[in-house]
Amino acid sequence: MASDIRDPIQGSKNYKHVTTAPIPRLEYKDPRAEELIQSGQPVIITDSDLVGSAYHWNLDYLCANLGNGLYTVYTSGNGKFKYYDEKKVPNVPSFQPPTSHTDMTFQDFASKLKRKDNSDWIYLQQPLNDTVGPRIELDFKGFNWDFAYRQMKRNRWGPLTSNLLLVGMAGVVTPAHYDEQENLFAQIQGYKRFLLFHPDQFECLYPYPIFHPHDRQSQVDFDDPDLKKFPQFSKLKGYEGIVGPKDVLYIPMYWWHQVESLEDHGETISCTFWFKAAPTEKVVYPLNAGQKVAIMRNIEKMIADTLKDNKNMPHFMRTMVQGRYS
Ligand SMILES: CCC[C@@H](CC(=O)O)C(=O)C(=O)O
Ligand SMILES: [Zn+2]
Repeated sequence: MASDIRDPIQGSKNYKHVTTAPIPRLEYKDPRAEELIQSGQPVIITDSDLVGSAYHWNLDYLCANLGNGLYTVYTSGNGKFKYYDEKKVPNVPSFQPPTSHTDMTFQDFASKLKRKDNSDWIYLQQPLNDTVGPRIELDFKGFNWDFAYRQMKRNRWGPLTSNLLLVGMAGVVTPAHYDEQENLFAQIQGYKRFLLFHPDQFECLYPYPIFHPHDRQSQVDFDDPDLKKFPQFSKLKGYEGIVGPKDVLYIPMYWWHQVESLEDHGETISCTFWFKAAPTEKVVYPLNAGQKVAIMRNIEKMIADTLKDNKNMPHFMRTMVQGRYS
């Protein structure tokens, strides 16, 4: 059988210290796919029609039909696009944003993308909104909303919050982080490698402090991990898979993920379906790893708000546990 780039045997970019198993890949019609979603496990659903009405999207089509709305385009000097929360920048006066961003028309973005003299890396990330042209609107309406809303209802997720359009230059990387929403990630063009880690890998991934602009992002540079500072990183275990056109990856809330657009397969086009968390009715013990992350976040937030000055956090947090819980 012709091998497919997405077959795990294709091997993958080896990150030293990171052990991965393949993310399960199941046919859209296979009932086990929705069972994995129900059990909060990542799965790549193949041959999905979730965004079947967008499988003809490419740069030229989007240029011709996205209208002249403005799109947020991030620029990075090293190909890495680590998210930062602008509202938290004042908390860390020494913070140097790793990327810049500007708003431009899709046409301007596409011509930048096509220019080979790009010294910078660029990545368009913009929620689909009502500025899109009529054909895109038609394509959007043609998404398989029954499938999306069936997952939302069956898993008691909260409401759909956004569909983010992602158009990345080959080779762009979104470094390891977790989100606080459920995500059905639909791949339209090109290939992306996902590394996924269960929320219980929190202690191997060392997120920034909660008041830091890089809240939810790992401090560890997977390309050059500082094992003195982050020793547990060497024990990191996770999953890996490559998504291509017609694949939909379910990224459960609180699961860490690092994503790269494969170098030699041109630009990538993706669309996310982000859903708010399911409301917690009754807490069931033992708590799962995601719930523990939520509790840690709430405690850290409360302490940071109470202490007011974040400079007091390190000493306070160390005092609280030093020699008492080791
Ligand atoms: C801004 C969102 C980026 C995306 C990863 C990627 O495709 O580069 C991601 O992290 C997610 O869908 O949760
Ligand atoms: Zn994410």
